[in-house]
Amino acid sequence: MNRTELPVTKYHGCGNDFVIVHARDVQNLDWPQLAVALCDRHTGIGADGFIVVCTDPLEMVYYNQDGSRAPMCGNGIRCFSAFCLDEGLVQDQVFDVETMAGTKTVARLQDGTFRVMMGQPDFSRETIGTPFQVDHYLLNDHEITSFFMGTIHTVVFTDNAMGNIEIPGSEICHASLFPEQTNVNFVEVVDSGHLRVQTYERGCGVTLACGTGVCASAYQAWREGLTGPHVDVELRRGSLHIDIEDGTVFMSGPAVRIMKGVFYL
Ligand SMILES: N[C@@H](CCC[C@H](N)C(=O)O)C(=O)O
Repeated sequence: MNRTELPVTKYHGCGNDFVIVHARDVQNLDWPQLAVALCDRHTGIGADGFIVVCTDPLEMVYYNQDGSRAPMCGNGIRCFSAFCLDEGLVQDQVFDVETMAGTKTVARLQDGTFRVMMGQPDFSRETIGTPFQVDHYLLNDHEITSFFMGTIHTVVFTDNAMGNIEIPGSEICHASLFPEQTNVNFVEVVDSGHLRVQTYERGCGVTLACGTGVCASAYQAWREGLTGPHVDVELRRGSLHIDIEDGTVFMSGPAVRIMKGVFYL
């Protein structure tokens, strides 16, 4: 049997892993279906998400492991940017990337890490699809605040962010309050410049890191006066740095290429 060879590359950002392909190589394929096949950890390559790289204009199209589309991915956009530089799609060290959550400006720093302008949060209930603004709302014994930070996020402060978050994360993610579901971030304040975060992701479950989730967590901690505008955020595999400047969130962190090869369709 002749099977088609699809060129694929895999990257990770703090353990949040992605399969990345050129749009030209998947033009006639069903992208959500492909996401499910490639991200399967037993019968595929295995990843939290699938990224299609479109050019002219440069655009990141993002799918979760379950094939659902998401407007943005923080770790994904750093990996997307590394891919574009590695593949020679961009030459500049600063460039714009289109996403469903708007244009993001990315800069490759001297040490090879990436700094991304992630934009400003949006607290309106219309944007996250809830019947009312979710600000310090009590749900299943958790005090939650939800808003849009590139995608839909809920922040829950806790004494132990690194505990088992599978059940509470899943319950909040799938609560009827959120018709489009929500990513759920469990956030521990270590000191005014240091957080610990673990995230239950919509369309994927618990991941080792979530970039937009880290941005949401740092913003909410700063909004509540628990931290300053510059924080290091410790994750299960690595850390990200967040700066809040005039209400705009900037995320800095690594992107690592893991493999390049072909996937048999
Ligand atoms: N891992 C991501 C977020 C991916 C999208 C999310 N699961 C959603 O459906 O909104 C990140 O690093 O931001």
